[in-house]
Amino acid sequence: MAINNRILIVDDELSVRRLLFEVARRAGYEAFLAENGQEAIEQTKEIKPAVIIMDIKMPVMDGLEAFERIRADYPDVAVILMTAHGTVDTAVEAMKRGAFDYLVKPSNVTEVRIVLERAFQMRRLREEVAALRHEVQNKYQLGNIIGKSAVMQQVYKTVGRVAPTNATVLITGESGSGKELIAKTIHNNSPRRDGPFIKVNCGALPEGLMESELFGYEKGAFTGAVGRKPGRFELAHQGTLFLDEVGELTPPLQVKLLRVLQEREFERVGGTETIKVDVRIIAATNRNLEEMVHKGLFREDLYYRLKVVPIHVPPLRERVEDIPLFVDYFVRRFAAEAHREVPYVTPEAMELFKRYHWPGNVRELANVLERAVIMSSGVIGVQDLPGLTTAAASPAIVIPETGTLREILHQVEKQVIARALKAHHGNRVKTAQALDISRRALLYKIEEYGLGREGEEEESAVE
Ligand SMILES: Nc1ncnc2c1ncn2[C@@H]1O[C@H](COP(=O)(O)OP(=O)(O)OP(=O)(O)O)[C@@H](O)[C@H]1O
Repeated sequence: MAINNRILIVDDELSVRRLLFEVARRAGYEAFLAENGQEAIEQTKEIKPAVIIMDIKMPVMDGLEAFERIRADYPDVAVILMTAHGTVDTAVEAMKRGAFDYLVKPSNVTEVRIVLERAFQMRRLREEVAALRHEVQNKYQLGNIIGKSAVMQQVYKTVGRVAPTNATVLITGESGSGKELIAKTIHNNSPRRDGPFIKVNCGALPEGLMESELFGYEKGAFTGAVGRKPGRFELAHQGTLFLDEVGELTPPLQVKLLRVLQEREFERVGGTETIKVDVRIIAATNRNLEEMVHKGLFREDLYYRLKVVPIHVPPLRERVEDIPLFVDYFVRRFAAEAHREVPYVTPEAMELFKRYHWPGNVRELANVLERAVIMSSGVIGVQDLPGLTTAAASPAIVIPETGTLREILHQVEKQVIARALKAHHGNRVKTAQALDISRRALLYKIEEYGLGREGEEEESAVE
């Protein structure tokens, strides 16, 4: 939104009005005139000037009173007050109450021009800041979700589209990447927002207990079932049920969940009564469900029922451009919580935050910053982040979240070898020694894992 270039000149002396009108007009502003405070108020209502330049001493209503009244209705207008020598104190008082500046009469033309220019500049800046803030709120933040990266923008879009519907959503992403936060945001922006948001961690309990946790039980359903207990599905009636770690559900529970998704009804454990519920399902997992389907570990039909709208949250290391935003947000938040000044984060520390691989994602970043804010004395520098410096220096080994034991071990082995090769600048003899394996075994593994390029150049020179 651009600022208009209208200026209102208020003075009871014709010669001053004329002079200011001329200065303003030559500087390219659209100038309007008023002869006293009363007229100034009326004109302001009508033309909504960006800047007002007004004498203090005027008949009918003086400049100070007019300024107070105008400021109450139009707090953004920049008001410059003019005063004769004797009344400078009054002008200073007015500035304390929010006037933009004052001029002591008589002022020369250059002085007036500079003050006007500054007033307009200030208005433009203010407007820009307001526009930016608006943009940040709309683009970089949705509810409590932060992130300006392209992938997060896409997440906001999907959340915005899916929130008003009843569609089942499947959120995938590594641990700590924000899946639950997204689920809550969908709920809070949905027509069910006044209903309950119930979370179940599907991996937290053994199968039998999980079943009664989800569907509830009747009195006497099993030893210890002394009364009827509603399950999470019932508790989430007219709200949202968030099934976290849905990949951990055992096959019999997968069948039961499928039925609820299809028919929106179920029976409590040990019961015969069919219970109907109105529940919106949001599921989340850090496992690769598609792969689990291929391996026969997760039902394909359930997978498709869950993934009506898929949302993938990438790991933090893949959206490095969001990191400064997170750092700023968390540093402020934790400083406020600890009643401390917001510490300064050095550019080197910020670089380190961007380079580190964040296996625990946003949750880990938040924890690191909380600790740093508490320990810091005004500045967060690299020396305050010892855990990150060592990890960033030698890339950490990432343990895959999914796969068989064999596959996981292979992945880890590959990274260990690649790292050792790098540390020894590709020298395979030294690498084999460091890892305490034979050179032949190392060559075999380099071949197997396709790590050949890691040491090719140096190879001929060394051997
Ligand atoms: N984009 C984000 N903006 C603000 N805070 C975030 C964002 N992403 C994650 N967080 C914060 O990081 C923490 C971890 O997020 P959350 O619990 O949603 O992750 P998750 O993927 O559900 O983790 P898990 O798989 O371990 O359950 C929370 O405190 C959350 O508020």
